[in-house]
Amino acid sequence: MRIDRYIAVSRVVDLESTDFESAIAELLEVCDFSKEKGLSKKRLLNDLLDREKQMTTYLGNGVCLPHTRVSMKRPYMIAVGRCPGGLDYDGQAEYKNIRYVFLLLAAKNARSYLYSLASLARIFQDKSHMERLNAAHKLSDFRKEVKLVFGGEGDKPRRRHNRFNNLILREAAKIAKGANCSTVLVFGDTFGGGVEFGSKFKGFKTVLIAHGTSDAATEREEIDAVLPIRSFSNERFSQLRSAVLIGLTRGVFKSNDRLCCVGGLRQSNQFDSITVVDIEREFQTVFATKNDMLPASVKPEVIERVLGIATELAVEGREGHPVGCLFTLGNSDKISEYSKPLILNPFYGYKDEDRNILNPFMDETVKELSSIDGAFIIRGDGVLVSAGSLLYPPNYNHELPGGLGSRHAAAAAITQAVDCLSIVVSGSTGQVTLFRKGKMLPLIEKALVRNA
Ligand SMILES: Nc1ncnc2c1ncn2[C@@H]1O[C@H](COP(=O)(O)OP(=O)(O)OP(=O)(O)O)[C@@H](O)[C@H]1O
Repeated sequence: MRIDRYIAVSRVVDLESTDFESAIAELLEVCDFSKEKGLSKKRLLNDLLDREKQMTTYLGNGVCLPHTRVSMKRPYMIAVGRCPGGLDYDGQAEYKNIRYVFLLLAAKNARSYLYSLASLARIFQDKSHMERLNAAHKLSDFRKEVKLVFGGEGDKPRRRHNRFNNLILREAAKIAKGANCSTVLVFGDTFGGGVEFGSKFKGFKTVLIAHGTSDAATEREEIDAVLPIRSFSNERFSQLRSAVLIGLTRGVFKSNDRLCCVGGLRQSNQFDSITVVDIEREFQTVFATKNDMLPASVKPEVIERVLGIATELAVEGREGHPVGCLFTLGNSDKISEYSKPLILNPFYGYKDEDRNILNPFMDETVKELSSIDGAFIIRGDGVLVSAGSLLYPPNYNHELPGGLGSRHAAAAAITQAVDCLSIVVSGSTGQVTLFRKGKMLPLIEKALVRNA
């Protein structure tokens, strides 16, 4: 979804308000609802403040993203305010860190609402994008930068490649041809300002893996697909595995594809490696096709999201301590037959949209709940059904490597009993493992994570 199309320059302003409530009122003031019938700005303000009371919309990195649904004809409207001195709200310290308020209004029938929230959040999580916004002092420059960053211009390189990068790209094209690869996979995060490879990979499917890429990047001619992976372990092969898994679930790759992957350290501006991956050999057959990998009810973006949260939990832990957790994805009704609650369900009673794992504001809640015993049960469309559930699938006869205990055994067994996926973060090693049909696929290897 091209979110930048809904950002009008006239709605990008410098806020005069110093408190959150007045800041939102000021942003609503620049929104023109003259063509919308019966829309009351006062009611909208109250809706937005009610939501804020339930859960903060502060996303970190100085960005606040208040959002709500509105009865309006246009699908989205976005207003942006700068407030370099932060905002006061209810004495809460974190609001003092707010530098930008992005107000997102979505029509009641806008079906991609959660994706829009997620794509905005993805841009804000990328420090290089935030640096660009921070560097624009004059309002006119800031307006330009906002349009550029959200319009995908932020993904274009600001400096030309050096000779070594060009050499690697040329060699990658040769290797891809010689090794009969169908696809070239480029780690775009190697470059702070985006990556350019012109026509070097003509004749191959070209896929960009990038962390904070705007959806507009997909419209670049030389790129066939973008895998917007939100977080990685620092270990190269783990990154690659996660990327290939996501490409498979999205149908970007096929099981018989051979990939030529070009990578480098994140933000190093230097490519340094070329790896050829034979999907069938790297992934066991059970994981190698989209249909095998993906239970019918599970959306690829839900796996991506859970994988992102699992990776962050594995790498960062929680408040300095390692945490382990177990997520099941898909067929939640059937899974509920093999589970029982260990605690009162924390998601009970919330609207589906507010407890959907695709909603970026769910991240903190899920991470906070990861330290309790039991599993998260997630519907295929991303709705969090429960946390703290004990799984008791019928058959525990799995051959798992030594050291893996009851959490991993339950994760393996549930995927054999029910058409679902499970993802485990090991509390003791930090390994992230995906289970499907009783088989396991380590995505982030142990020890490497804890050293990262
Ligand atoms: N059947 C189950 N359903 C849900 N959660 C479970 C189940 N069995 C164990 N767990 C969770 O896993 C936690 C760790 O259990 P255990 O150490 O036996 O597993 P493990 O596979 O070795 O995992 P880790 O590598 O995280 O230690 C338990 O405290 C519990 O929260």
